[in-house]
Amino acid sequence: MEAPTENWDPALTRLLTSLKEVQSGGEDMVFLSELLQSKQLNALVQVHNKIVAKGKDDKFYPLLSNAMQVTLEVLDLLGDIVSVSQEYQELLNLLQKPHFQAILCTHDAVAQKDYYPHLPDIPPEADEEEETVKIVQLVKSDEPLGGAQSAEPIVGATIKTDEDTGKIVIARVMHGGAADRSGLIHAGDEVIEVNGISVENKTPADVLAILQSSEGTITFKLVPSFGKGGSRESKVRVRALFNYDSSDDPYIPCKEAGLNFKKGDVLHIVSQDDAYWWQARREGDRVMRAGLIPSRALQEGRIIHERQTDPQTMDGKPALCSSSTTNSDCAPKTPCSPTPTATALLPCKSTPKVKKIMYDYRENDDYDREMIPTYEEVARLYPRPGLVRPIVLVGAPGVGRNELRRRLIATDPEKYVTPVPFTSRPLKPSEQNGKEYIFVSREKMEQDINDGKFIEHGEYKGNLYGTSAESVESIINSGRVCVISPHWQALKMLRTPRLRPYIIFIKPPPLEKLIETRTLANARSTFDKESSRAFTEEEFHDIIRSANRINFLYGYMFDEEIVNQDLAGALTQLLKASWRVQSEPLWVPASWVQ
Ligand SMILES: Nc1ncnc2c1ncn2[C@@H]1O[C@H](COP(=O)(O)OP(=O)(O)OP(=O)(O)O)[C@@H](O)[C@H]1O
Repeated sequence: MEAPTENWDPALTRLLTSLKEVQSGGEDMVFLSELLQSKQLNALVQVHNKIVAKGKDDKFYPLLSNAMQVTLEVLDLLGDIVSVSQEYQELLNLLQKPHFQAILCTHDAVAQKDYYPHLPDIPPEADEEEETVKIVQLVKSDEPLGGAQSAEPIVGATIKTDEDTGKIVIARVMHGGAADRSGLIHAGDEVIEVNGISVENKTPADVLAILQSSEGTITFKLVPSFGKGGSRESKVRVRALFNYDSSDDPYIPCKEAGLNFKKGDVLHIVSQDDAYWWQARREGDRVMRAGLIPSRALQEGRIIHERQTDPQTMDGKPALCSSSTTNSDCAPKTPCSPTPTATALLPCKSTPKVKKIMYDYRENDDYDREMIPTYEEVARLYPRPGLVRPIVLVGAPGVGRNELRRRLIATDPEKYVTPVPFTSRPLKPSEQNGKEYIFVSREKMEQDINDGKFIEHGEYKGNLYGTSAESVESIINSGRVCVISPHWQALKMLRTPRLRPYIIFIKPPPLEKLIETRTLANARSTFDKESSRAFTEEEFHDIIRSANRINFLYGYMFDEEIVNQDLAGALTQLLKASWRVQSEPLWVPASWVQ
């Protein structure tokens, strides 16, 4: 490939240089690289730069925006003159030429900035007495036909029998479907005929049969419902906090119109017109037609109902219709369905052994009983200079968070930094304040804890230890990547618009692999602070149980999960995640972006 020439636009050259640093991307990268080096693009950029530079001199502003009107007035005046000189005659001919007039019309359109599309006029009020009928032709799409009592699989709309009139009406128009794209079919329209066949006294199933047997173009005769026109697409994006499978949902108005999704999927909510059934597309899907999903209100109602009717608890907490956790003692035994009859989570055995761990402070997850996981509104956070998101590694005690944190920092200690913890214990002669710990008095530390200045804190052998939010912030402000591996109870304090953390759940591998890898590596148990020894079998079970519990309670906060089976593999994944956080736009709670 040719190297850019000397006169190449500097912005293009910069883009090209940074593109060369990107390792992945495959064909897309090659395409982008060729495009950035093409002479045509460079020429266009040069033209653009010149126009922008000239525009600054005010040379390109129109003197008038009604040149054509002035021309017509001049022609009018000239037409009244009986004897005209040769110059007048020439001007008359020139002004009458259609090409000249077209140029003037174009000039005026540009001067008036009249190049935006015009919206169609609002239709006049229909005469109540007079029945207006519209004929709409749609080409039958090649989407598979379903057996539902609706027209949805064919034209992107559902039909129903109107309870009051007994007539067949359009119940819902799916955003992005054929009916919606036509702009001619709206919810509430009454269907009179389909392909010339009257639908009077027919059921939605009969109408569907007519549609199924039709080939090519389908013609609808409809009585429009004025005032119920199509609504604009909303821009709301949400992250789903539960799994949804419409085939398990007996209440969905049309199963074929349902959109299935998994916990963590980002959904574009295109319509919230219906209180119970929203229309959505999965972000990144190429399918234009939206699908039906339960609204937030409906899903919340289902979860509350489920908790009340089946108060199976996990450590005393009401059951949640939540994430499906594989290899989990806490996972539902059947796929979690959002119906009131859904199988609730089985009780999870509480961790039997209470270990004295450094940052274990009062349990605060009562708060999470109130959390009803439905949807979280999200927006894209674009990477930009000065925005360095901290990387937070959470997981079960003993799973290897600290080991991974240490290894990540070792790859580039200038870039990755962990905050120095505070302690109230006295400074030892061999120690230096600010190196291993920042030493403060117990009173000061207690005051700061009460003021909410610590993201985590705990007591060990009568002394307080903790990490302050300010230490995390000062690393962020220094432009380095803050890496922390706090106790999972710190997540609530950390996940704020101020810190904008990228939270990675460090997951244990299946039990046999956990035992195998840790035994092989002669791993040291973190359950015993007093002596260095191997993990016991019970402790391995605890790690798995604890991981399931954390995932169950806080899974909705995780940006990513990494299974820590083989340390080298987990570190590679961690480095990739770190790269993504710094270079890619990522979905975050919408409040972080506003
Ligand atoms: N993938 C792995 N394979 C083998 N050994 C591992 C692996 N990950 C961690 N270990 C070892 O397991 C032990 C515990 O790891 P680590 O101290 O990082 O746990 P932790 O999650 O930080 O626990 P705690 O919060 O209780 O301190 C260490 O000896 C570590 O070297």
